[in-house]
Amino acid sequence: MPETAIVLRARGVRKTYGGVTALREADVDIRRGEVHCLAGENGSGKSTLIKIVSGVEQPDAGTITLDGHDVGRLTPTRAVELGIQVIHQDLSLFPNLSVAENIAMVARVASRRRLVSRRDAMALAKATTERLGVSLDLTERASNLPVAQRQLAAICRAFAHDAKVLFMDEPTTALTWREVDALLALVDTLRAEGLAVVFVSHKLEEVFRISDRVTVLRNGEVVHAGEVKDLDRPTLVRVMTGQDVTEDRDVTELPPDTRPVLATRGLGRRHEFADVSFSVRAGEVVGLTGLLGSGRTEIAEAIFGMRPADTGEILVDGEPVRVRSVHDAIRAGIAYVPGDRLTQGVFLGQSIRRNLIAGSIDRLISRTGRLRDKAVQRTVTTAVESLRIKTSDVAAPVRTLSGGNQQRVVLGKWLARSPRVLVLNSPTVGVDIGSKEGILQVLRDRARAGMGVLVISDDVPELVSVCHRVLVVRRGRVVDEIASARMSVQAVTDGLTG
Ligand SMILES: Nc1ncnc2c1ncn2[C@@H]1O[C@H](COP(=O)(O)OP(=O)(O)OP(=O)(O)O)[C@@H](O)[C@H]1O
Repeated sequence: MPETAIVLRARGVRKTYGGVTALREADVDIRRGEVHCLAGENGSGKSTLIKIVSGVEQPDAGTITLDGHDVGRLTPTRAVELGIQVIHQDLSLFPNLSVAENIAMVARVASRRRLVSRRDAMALAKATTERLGVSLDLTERASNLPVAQRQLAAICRAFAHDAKVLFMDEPTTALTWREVDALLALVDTLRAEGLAVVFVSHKLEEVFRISDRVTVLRNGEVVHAGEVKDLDRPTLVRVMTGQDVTEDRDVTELPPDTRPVLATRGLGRRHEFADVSFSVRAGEVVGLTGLLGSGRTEIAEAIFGMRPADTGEILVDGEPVRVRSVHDAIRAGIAYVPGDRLTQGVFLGQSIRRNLIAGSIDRLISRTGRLRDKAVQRTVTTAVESLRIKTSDVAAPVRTLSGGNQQRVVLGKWLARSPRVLVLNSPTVGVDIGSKEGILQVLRDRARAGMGVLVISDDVPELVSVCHRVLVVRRGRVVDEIASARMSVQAVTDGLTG
């Protein structure tokens, strides 16, 4: 491969945060016209690498070259000027401007022209979207677009500004299947246009479907770099985790007379879902699946009292319970691990310890109103060990953890309460494959100890691996139930997409 094919090169990049080495002497080569996956476990250094090459963080050592030239000290603005762009999850579009103005915006900053007329902005946006084969309403305000379209607009903006390398950190997390297809088609076009697209994903299907090459990080070190076609799934998993991870179904059948811990009867909420009746028995893991927008999350939120149902009833241990608020649900023994953990599940500025005990403070307080230190210690140690939260200091703020580790803190917070019923929304989104199996094992163990577990997810292999039964939600109704005997990846996929 000629040297000129390499557009971005990092050599010997090191970064430490306090005592934690996030990257050690990392070497990465990104080639023109390739889709490159950055893979690795949670906390392995992927986001840190992206922050460094996009000028958000300064490395402690190492060099970065773009088209063979040392970029020197990067700032975010300088990186954009050079053609290194990151499509952030918050997407950073200007909400009050139209899509066309947003697409033209960076180009305007870069060319240092003070003003661009609406007409010019529209012309540039139109040319860009047409060239990339993207259909967007260019006159719509950015804030009115669904997240998937905002993402497409942000990519068009990067392209309009002559990006050479485009980074995306887990870009498909909040997208429906169809939207994922649209995004991947666009990535294909960008590759054909000669851009380098670098993305982080924990979904192996995506890695194999779209990437040409992969760089794998483990504990801040590059442990593998090469062509994706030379790898099969088990090999990639082994390179990422350093061990063999099975993704097989592991479910213990329950005695037929096991009683339900949770049941819903005719649960409904206007315009969202209707006539939802199902049960979860003690020791059972039940999956609730459906596409984004099917009503799956609304049902979970109603059970947890966040947005209470307006018809039907909820029973815990056979007794009807009134769930009008989160407080009611918690009192009834229901816990909920939300999908949107960063806004609903965790206090980023607070310590790991505080977050882990936040859901069970009432149980950790002595009669005199003081925290029982030993009980706190026990709760925190159990959570950190059983969930393998990667930290050297539980007094550090959750903000300092990698994304996947932050998610485990939320799970730990609710497990500490030992609820009767645990409802989890997309529990392993953003979690690496080794730890994902770890989390599923925690769910199995808790179920075997008698807890009822309801998992809302569209991760088919995960559902098959852990669930006794899977319920399929479509347009706000439970339309199918896949029982244990019928459970397979194909059956759940058919249910989900059918
Ligand atoms: N601001 C910070 N302060 C302290 N430690 C940090 C900070 N940012 C990252 N780290 C640490 O650096 C390491 C690498 O984190 P990074 O976010 O790069 O991982 P990642 O591979 O992107 O993980 P994930 O898949 O979970 O998103 C982790 O151990 C993390 O705790």
